Amino acid sequence: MRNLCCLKAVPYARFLVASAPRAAPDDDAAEGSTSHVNGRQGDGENDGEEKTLTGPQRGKKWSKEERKNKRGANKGRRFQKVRDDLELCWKVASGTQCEFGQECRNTHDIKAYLSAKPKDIRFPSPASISQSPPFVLSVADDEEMADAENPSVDWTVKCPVYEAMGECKHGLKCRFLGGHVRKGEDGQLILTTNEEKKVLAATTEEEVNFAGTESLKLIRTKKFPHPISDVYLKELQNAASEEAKGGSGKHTPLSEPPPAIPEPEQTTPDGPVDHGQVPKVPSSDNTEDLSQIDHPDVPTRFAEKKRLNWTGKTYLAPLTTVGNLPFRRICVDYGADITCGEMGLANSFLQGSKEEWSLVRRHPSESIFGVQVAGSKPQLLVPAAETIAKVCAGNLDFVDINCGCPIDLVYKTGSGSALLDAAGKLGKIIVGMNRALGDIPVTVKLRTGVKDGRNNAHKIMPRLGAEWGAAAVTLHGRTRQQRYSKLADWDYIKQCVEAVREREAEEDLSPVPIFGGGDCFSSQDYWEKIEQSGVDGIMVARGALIKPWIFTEIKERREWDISSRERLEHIRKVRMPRSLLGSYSSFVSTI
Ligand SMILES: Cc1cc2nc3c(=O)[nH]c(=O)nc-3n(C[C@H](O)[C@H](O)[C@H](O)COP(=O)(O)O)c2cc1C
Repeated sequence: MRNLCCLKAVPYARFLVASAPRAAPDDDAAEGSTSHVNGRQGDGENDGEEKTLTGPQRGKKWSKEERKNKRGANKGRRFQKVRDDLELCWKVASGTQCEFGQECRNTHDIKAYLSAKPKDIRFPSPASISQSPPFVLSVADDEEMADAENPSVDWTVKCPVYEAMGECKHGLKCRFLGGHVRKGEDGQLILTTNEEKKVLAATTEEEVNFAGTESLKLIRTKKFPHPISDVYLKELQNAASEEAKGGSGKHTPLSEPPPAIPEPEQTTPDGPVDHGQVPKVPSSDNTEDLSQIDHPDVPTRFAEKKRLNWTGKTYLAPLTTVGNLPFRRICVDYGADITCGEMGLANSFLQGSKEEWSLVRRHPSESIFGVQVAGSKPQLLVPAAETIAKVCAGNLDFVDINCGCPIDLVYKTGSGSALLDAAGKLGKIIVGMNRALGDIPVTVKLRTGVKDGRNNAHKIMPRLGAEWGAAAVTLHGRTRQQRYSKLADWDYIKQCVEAVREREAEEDLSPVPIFGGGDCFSSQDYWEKIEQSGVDGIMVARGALIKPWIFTEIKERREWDISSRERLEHIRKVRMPRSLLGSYSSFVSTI
């Protein structure tokens, strides 16, 4: 709102957007509607049913045909495919020979392509931006870039991909072409590479937890080994049939050592594997050393699990679509200690969905990082957890079970907040995931209940750690029905914390960290709510979306009236991750 009055009579008023009253943001829609979840098939259990969508489309029933057309990742985003007027052959664009020669359906005429190509996109350097109105580039700067022979090339631009990787795969098609091309003696344009940067890019480890193509192939063909889950599910099956026969039907409780895993009779793409050997999962991701790990398929005893020490830590809540890796990096830079990936569906992990597996990626700056999974039953969640543990070996601090997602598409399959009404099943899921994850702890995120006036979190929460071995609990203080319509109920959160602590005291158990959540928008909110409810910390969601620097405010117990210059400086500091560079440049090339 600063200095708005002085904008009235200035010539650049055409750049101002009319301030028509805006509708209040719909957080329910945000949590579900643009999510990649919407385009998917939930748990794959209700495929024959009509699906109801959330958000702006809430209430609309899609026909089977419409659903089929809408299938895929993140349908909320709209990208237009823009084609060049004259299509240049990709091989020629990257400076190599095209084997189709004259037969190629795209042009090989570089000169014609470049003269039809739109101008390079220019990001003005901070130095060329004026401090006073109208803040625009001087004409002289524009003239500097003019090149009569190659009017589309701006020799002053820098290509972000080239700057990071030492080469740009878009070659002559890049809209920052001036950043990686030079003129040869004959006036022809020659693509350049920077060998030093290429070597640096290849050797610098950035993000981790990449599911390689070979692993995805094994997962998709159901050949990825999850022996711990197989044994556990068999155990559950036996218990169920005993129960049907009138027996006790109990499976191994948490305190007893889990049964040994029989020697596997697994196959890999290369054929059967020797008895007693863990099938080797191909390299190219973190599963490379699977066979080197000391007895990786022997379930870890509960006492051997890593304990989570979250005291005094700040937590950025999982946020579908918006809590992506770049956003989490910004929050970490502002002081978020614990981060959690966007919710992924167990079923989609098991189907080897590329989109789902992208959700497990972690940046080294994320010091405590977890993956969140939603699913309806042990048969999906336990093997999904075992697969995640293997793919992310050594790079995961916890796996969180989503027991709070309110959207129909998830709830109707029995996942998300539906698990709040299925405590027995939830217990089996937690015990199984605990086994399947080795020493990685399991955490649970829940809402207060499904229906208003029928809160049941205070009954479930004391069982999570004591009976099933959950290592931490986060509680969003609203019911599924309530969504974001009323304020979170922090008095009830307090009641739940007391119920957990009471049971821990009775049974002489170590306390598990409990984080609350709901309506924390400032440092004052944070510390007051902790004081009021007795939680160990608060997971911040919308507060961080509004101002990611809330984590600095919380830690320094102050309000920060941050300037736009400080914000931009900060974002500039957080360099773009390698995984995004490709999509970034292809996005820009369509502008
Ligand atoms: C856009 C958006 C996406 C969300 N995605 C997830 C999610 O993937 N998993 C989850 O457990 N909760 C999700 N939530 C819920 C938040 O993590 C949090 O529990 C809730 O917003 C309450 O906190 P707040 O009042 O600080 O926003 C989402 C919320 C929003 C607004």
